[in-house]
Amino acid sequence: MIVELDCGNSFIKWRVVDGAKSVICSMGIAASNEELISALDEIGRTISLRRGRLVSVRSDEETAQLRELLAQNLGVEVQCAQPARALAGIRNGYDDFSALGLDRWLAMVGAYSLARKACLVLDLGTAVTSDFVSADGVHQGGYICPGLPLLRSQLREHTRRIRYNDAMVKEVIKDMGPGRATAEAVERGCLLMLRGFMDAQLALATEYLGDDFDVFVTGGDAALVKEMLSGARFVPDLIFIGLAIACPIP
Ligand SMILES: Nc1ncnc2c1ncn2[C@@H]1O[C@H](COP(=O)(O)OP(=O)(O)O)[C@@H](O)[C@H]1O
Ligand SMILES: CC(C)(COP(=O)(O)O)[C@@H](O)C(=O)NCCC(=O)O
Ligand SMILES: [K+]
Repeated sequence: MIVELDCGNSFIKWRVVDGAKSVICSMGIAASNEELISALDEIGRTISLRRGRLVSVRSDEETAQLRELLAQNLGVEVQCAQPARALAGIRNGYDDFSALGLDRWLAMVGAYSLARKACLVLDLGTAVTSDFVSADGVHQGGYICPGLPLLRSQLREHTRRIRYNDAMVKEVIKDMGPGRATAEAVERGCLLMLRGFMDAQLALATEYLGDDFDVFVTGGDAALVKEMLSGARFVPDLIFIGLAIACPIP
C-alpha cells in the first residue's frame, strides 16, 4: 500500500492507496503531524505501509521532520515531489520554476492529464490560487489571494469587535442576504469576495485561453463556489492525481 500526503498550510490531506489497483483504502485530514501519525499507525496495524509520496508547501525543515517521523514511527519511506521546469506535457510558466507552489504545479499536472486541453485550475485552501494552462500545455501563470480562513482571521486580528462563534459558519451562509449579525455579515462578505474572484478568473481565462477550456476546482473550500461554477469539474483529489504522476512508485 502507498501512503499519499498533501501538506497544505493548514491541513495534511492523506490517503492510503493500493498502487496496483489504484483503489483508495482509506483517507482523511490531519491538523498536525501527531494526528497524522496516529491515524496511519492505526491503519498500519492491519495493512502493510512501506512506501509513500508527499507534496508539501511547508518549509523544507517541516517537511524533513515529517519524513523523519514517518520513517521512524511507521517505517514508511516517502518520496517528495520536487519543482520541475516541465512534466507530463506541461511547462512551468514561472521565471523561477522552483518558486511556484508545488501544490499548484501538481494540480495543473493532474488537470492537464485529465483534460488534455486548455485549463483553468482553481484551488481554494488557506490561500486561493488560479492557474492558466494553454491547450499545448504551457502554464501562462496565475494569481494568489487569501482564502476564507485568512480573510476571516485577518478581520478578527485587526478589529476589536469582530468576534463570533466558529460553529455558526456553515449555518450563516445558507442565506447570502445582507447580514443582520456579525457572523452573517463577515462570512457572507468574505464568501462574496471569493466568488467575485472566481468570476474574474473565468473572464481572464477567456482572455488568455480562448473559449475552449476546462475549469478544475479543488481544495477544502471548493464546495462553497460549486453553485456558481456550473460547468466546472470538481476534483477533490486533483493534487493526488498530479502527485502520482510526479512520483511514480514501481
Ligand atoms: N473536513 C475538513 N477538515 C478541515 N477543513 C475542511 C474540511 N472540509 C472543508 N474544510 C475547509 O477547507 C479549508 C482548508 O482547505 P485546504 O485545501 O485543506 O487548505 P490547505 O491546503 O491550505 O491546508 C478550510 O477553510 C476549511 O474550512
Ligand atoms: C500559494 C500557496 C501559499 C497556496 O498554499 P495552500 O493554500 O494550498 O496552503 C502555495 O502554493 C505556496 O506557498 N506557493 C509559493 C508561492 C507561489 O506559488 O508563487
Ligand atoms: K490553495
